[in-house]
Formats: sequence, C-alpha cells, structure tokens
Amino acid sequence: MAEGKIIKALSGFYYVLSEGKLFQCRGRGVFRAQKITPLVGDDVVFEATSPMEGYIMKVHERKNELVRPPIANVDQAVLVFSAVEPDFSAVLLDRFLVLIESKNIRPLIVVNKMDLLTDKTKQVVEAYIHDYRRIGYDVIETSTVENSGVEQLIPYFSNKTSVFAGQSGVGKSSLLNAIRPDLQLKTNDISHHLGRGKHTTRHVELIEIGEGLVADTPGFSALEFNDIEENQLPTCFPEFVERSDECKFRGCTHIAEPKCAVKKALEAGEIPSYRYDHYVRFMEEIKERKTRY
Ligand SMILES: Nc1nc2c(ncn2[C@@H]2O[C@H](COP(=O)(O)OP(=O)(O)OP(=O)(O)O)[C@@H](O)[C@H]2O)c(=O)[nH]1
Ligand SMILES: [Zn+2]
Repeated sequence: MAEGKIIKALSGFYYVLSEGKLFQCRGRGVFRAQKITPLVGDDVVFEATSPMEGYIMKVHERKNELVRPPIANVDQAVLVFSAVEPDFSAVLLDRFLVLIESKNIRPLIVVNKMDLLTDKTKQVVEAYIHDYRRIGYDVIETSTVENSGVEQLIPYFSNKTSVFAGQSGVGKSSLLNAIRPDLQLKTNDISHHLGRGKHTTRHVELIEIGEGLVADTPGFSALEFNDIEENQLPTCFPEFVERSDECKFRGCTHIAEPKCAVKKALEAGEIPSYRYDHYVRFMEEIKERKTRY
C-alpha cells in the first residue's frame, strides 16, 4: 500500500501521483455502494498492481471541496486581477476573499498587467495594493508582457494544491504560460482550456509547477454566498477578527452594536471605508437570501 494524490480523472481511471511516479488506478468497487466518488485532489491509499497501475483502496477525508471545477483539498487560491483591462475591482476581490476565507483556503493576490498603468491609474491601484498588504495579504504585482514579477510566484506553489481564480481576460492563462511555457495554453481565445464556457463539463487536471500542484481550470466561477452564514461573515475579514476582542459585545457583528472596535478603527481610518461598505453589502445579501426561503 502507498499514499498518493489523484491529479487527473478520465474514463473511469484515476491517475495517482506518488513520489514522482504516476499510477493509472481504478477505484474499489465498494466506493460506489458507499457513495464515494474519488475527486481530483483527493489524497488516497492505493495498491500498486504493476509499476504503472493500481487500485485505490481508501480516500482520505477532505479538507475542502470545490464544485466548479470538482477538486478536493485546495490549499491556496491565486486570485488574479488586472490593474486595468478590466479595471481593478475591490468589490470583486472582496467577494473572492470572503468565499476563499470561508473554505479555509489561503488566498494569494496577483495584480497583473502592471505594464498598462499610467501615472494616474498607478496611484489608484498602488493604494489598493497597499491596503490589502496592510490587512496581511500577500500581493504580487506582475506583467506577463514585461515578464516581471512572475518568478516571485513560484515559491508560493511549494507543497500546496493551488487553484487560479479571477475574471475573464485578467491573464490567468498568460501567467500559467509564463511560469510553465511548455503548457502553451491559448490566451485570449474563447475556446481555450482555462476560459471554457460555464456550461461545458470540465476535466480538471493538476499540473506540476515548481514544487507544487496547480489546477489547469480556474475555480470560483459562481460568486454567491450560498454557503456562508451571517455569523461567519465577520470571520472572513481578517482585520475585523483582529479587533473583535476589543468590541464590547461578544459576537459583535460590527454593524449596529455600540462600542464596536471595528467601527472605531473605521472612523480612525485604520480600516478602509470600501472594505467596511463591502462587508455591510455582503451581510445584507446573506440576510436577504435567508428570508427568500
Ligand atoms: N498588457 C498586458 N496584457 C496581458 C498581460 N497578461 C495577459 N495579457 C493579455 O490579456 C488578454 C487575456 O489574457 P488571458 O491569459 O487569456 O486571460 P485569462 O484570465 O486566462 O482569460 P479567460 O481564459 O477568459 O478566463 C490576452 O490578450 C493577453 O495577451 C499583461 O501582463 N499585460
Ligand atoms: Zn464590533
């Protein structure tokens, strides 16, 4: 018996990577009865029946699970935004961050197309980058055209399973190509792998980058807060969590309560007003969803 990770699933076979070797495996017959469907990203115990084949005997418990693309045990989400074309959007970034924080996935923010900034737009984008770094997020500035910042990304992949996420056209495929030119993902093309329409079935595959694994299909295409509870939302804003011990009320939602440390920090300019505004907006969205059912 050996331990491995499923990096690809195709036509009833699971491809298990174990100590640098790939095994084409079948699942155990009992998985079907037990309603276990092994997923890409699953850590498994398998029995090798030849140097390249085997049977999956056990699927380890998952740390998390994405639906689109179907992938288990995601450690990190690389949130790709462009500085311009499309314009940097803090509300979209906050939406991604909430979803990711709620699944215990570590975010890495990449701001791409830095080459397109003018003196004026640069100030705006740099101010945002500064704010997110102050919260404690890692932000990497890149340009695939000038090939800058790209190599800074590589160490972040080590010993992790990562998923790229971000709007269409921000440069996700371009970044992956810059990191691993042999992938030759088509860019700016509606039919290429990373940009495939929402309704086609996707085969996700984990590819090796640096010392880690990265999904070749981006995640988090649905940006709704369906699985997030009201009391969970404050925990998705690290700069609120950090201060909530100082709130007068335990379980403070930082909205209407008096003597709230988050609101105090907001008034003092320590928390950017747009972050707080997004929080309030997301909270309303979650509450509204509840009354709908
Ligand atoms: N100026 C500039 N253009 C870039 C940069 N990175 C990517 N692009 C261009 O932006 C366009 C979109 O890039 P893609 O890599 O296809 O973007 P994507 O995020 O994979 O898009 P989808 O597949 O639709 O999700 C292409 O025309 C790229 O050439 C960059 O750093 N600077
Ligand atoms: Zn509070």
